[in-house]
Amino acid sequence: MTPPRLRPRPPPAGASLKERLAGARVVFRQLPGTLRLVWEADHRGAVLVVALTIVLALLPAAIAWVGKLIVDGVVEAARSGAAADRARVLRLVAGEAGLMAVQMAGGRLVGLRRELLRGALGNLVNERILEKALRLELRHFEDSDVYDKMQNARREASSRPLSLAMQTLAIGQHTVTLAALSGLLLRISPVSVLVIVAASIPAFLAEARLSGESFRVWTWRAPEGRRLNYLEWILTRDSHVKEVKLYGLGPLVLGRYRELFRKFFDEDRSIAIRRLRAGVVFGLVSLAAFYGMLAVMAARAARGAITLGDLTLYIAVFRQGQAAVQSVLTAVGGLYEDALFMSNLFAYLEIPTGGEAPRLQPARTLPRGRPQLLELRGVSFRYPGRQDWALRDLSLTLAPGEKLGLVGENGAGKSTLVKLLLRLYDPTEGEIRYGGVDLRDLDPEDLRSRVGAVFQDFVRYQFTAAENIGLGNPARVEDRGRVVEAARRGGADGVVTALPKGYDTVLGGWFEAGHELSSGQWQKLAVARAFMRDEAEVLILDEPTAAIDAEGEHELFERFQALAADRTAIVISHRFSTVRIADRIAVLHGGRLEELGSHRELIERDGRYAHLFRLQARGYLD
Ligand SMILES: Nc1ncnc2c1ncn2[C@@H]1O[C@H](COP(=O)(O)OP(=O)(O)OP(=O)(O)O)[C@@H](O)[C@H]1O
Repeated sequence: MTPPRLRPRPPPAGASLKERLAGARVVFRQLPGTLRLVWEADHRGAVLVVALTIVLALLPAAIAWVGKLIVDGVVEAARSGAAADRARVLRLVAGEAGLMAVQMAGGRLVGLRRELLRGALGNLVNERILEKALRLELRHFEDSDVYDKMQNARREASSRPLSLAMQTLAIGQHTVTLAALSGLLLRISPVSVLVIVAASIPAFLAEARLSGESFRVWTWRAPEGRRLNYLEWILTRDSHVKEVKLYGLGPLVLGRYRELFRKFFDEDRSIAIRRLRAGVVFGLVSLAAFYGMLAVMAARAARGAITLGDLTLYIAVFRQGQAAVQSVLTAVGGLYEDALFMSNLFAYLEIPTGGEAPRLQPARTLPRGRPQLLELRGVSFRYPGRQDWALRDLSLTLAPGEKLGLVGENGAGKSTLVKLLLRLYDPTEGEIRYGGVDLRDLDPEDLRSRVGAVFQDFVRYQFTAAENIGLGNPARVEDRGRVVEAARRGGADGVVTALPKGYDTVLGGWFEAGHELSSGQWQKLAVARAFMRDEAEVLILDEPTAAIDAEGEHELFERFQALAADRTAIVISHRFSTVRIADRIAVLHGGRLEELGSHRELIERDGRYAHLFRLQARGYLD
C-alpha cells in the first residue's frame, strides 16, 4: 500500500493578515510567468489591448468633466441668453457624444482582441501541458500527486492565463480611472474621496478571502474530482456495460456519484452564499456612504458654495467611481483565484524531469543491428513509496540471440523486470548492462529503439488497422509495404484482410464507422506492431498469447522462433507450453530468481517449474 502522502495544508480560516499577505505574495509571483505566456502567444494583440485599455481608463473622467461643463454651460447660457453660450453648450454635447462613441468602439475592439488572444493563449498553454506530459516519466504517471497536478493544470489552465492577464489589466485600468476621477473630485470635496476608498476596503478584503477559499476547495477536490470522473466513466464506457448490467452496479455507482456530487455542491453553495452576503452588506455600506455625501454636496450646491455642474460632476464621479471600485473588486477576487490556478500550472510544468537522462554526457553508444550481451547484476527494485521489494537481488546473463522464458505467479515481478529493461525505472540496487554498458549511461531513446515489445496491457488505438500496426515505427507508418509485412509476421494479416476496408478500416468503437475487434484480434495487431521494428535487437513479449487461441499461439511461436532467430527474446507467459521452447527459463518467485535453466534441466531438477508444468500438462490431458 502506498503510504498516505502529505499534502500542503491550506492556511486555516483565521490566518493572520501577515500570513495572508505572504500567501498573496506567493500568488502574485505567478504574474511575470503568465505575462510572458501572453506575450509569446500574441504580442501584437497584447500591445494593442494595453494601449486601448489606457485610453479607455481615462475616458470616464473626461466624460464626467465634459458633463460638468455642459451643466455649467447651460446655466450660464440661460443666465446670459447669448447665442455664443448656446453654441458652446452644443459643441460640448457633441464632444461628449464623441467621447462616448470612442468608449463604446474601444470597448468592443478590446473585447475582440481579447477573444483572439484567448484562442492563441489557450492553445499555447495546452501545448505546454502536453509537451510536459511527453517528458514525464512512467513513475510520474504512477504517482497520484503528479497525476492530480496534471489534471488540475489541464482543467482550467487554458482559460486562466488570459483571465489573470486581463484581470491585472482591468485593475490597472480601473485604478487609473479612479485616480483620474479622484483628481476631479479632490477639487470639490477631498472628504468624499476618502469616503469612497474607506467604504471599499472591507469589500476588497472579503473578496480576496473568499476567492482564496474557493480555490482551496477546488484543489482539495482534485482527487475526489477524479473519483467522480471515474464513477461517471464506469457508467458510460462500453467496456464496463456488461459487468454493470450483470451485477446490477448502476444504483451503487450512481449512489456514490450523487454523494460526491452533493458534497461538492454543498461546498460551492456555502461559498456562494457567503459571497452574496458579503456583497450585500458591503454594497449597502458604500451606498450609505454615497448618499450621505450626496446630501452634504446637495446642501452645498443649494447654498451656492459649489456650482450645479460641480454637483453633477460629483454624482457622475461617484457613480463611475463605484462602478470602477466594483470592477477592481471583482478583478481582485478573480485575480487571486487565477493566480492560484496558475501556480498549480507552473508547479506542474516545473515537475523535475530528466531522471531518464544518461548519466554520462555524451551518452555511450553501441553498434546497431545485432543483439548484445544483456546482464543483470544484483538487481533489486522497490517502487517509489513502497516498502517491499518487487525484485530482489536478480543476477542473470543473456547471451546475444538467446531466448529466455520468464515465468512466475501473479505479482512475482515479471512485468517490473520489463520496465527496468526499458529504463522506465532504474534499479534501486545493482545494475543492468547491455553490450557492457550500464543502461543509465545510454540514451533511453536509443535503448528503446533497439527493443520491440508487446505489453500485457497493450494499447488499442482507435485508428485504422494500418496505423495500429505502423505506430510500432512512426517514421514508417505510411509505408504500406512495411505494414503489410509486419502484419504477416505478427500473424495479423488474416484479421486485417477480413475487415470491410482492409488496412484502412478504423478500429474500435469510439468513433463513427469504427470496427470493433475481439481481444485476440487486437492482440495480434499489437504483436504485428512490435514487428514493425525490423532493427529491434531485443524482443519482449509480455504474455503475448493470453488472448490468442491455441492454434494462433502455436503459429505465433513458430513464426517467432524463425523471426527472432538472430535476436534476443524474452517471453513472459503463464502457459508453460509456450515458454518450454525457450533456450532457458527463469522462474521468479516473490521478486527473486528461484530457478534458471532449460526446460529439460528444470524438469530434472524437479522444483517449482517442474511442479507447475506437470500441473498444467495434467490439465490438458484430463
Ligand atoms: N506501479 C506500481 N507501483 C507500485 N507497486 C507496483 C506497481 N506495479 C506493480 N507493483 C507491485 O510490484 C510487484 C510485482 O508486480 P509485477 O507487475 O511485476 O508482477 P507480474 O509478475 O508481472 O504479475 P502478473 O503475472 O500478474 O502480470 C507486485 O507486488 C505489485 O503489487
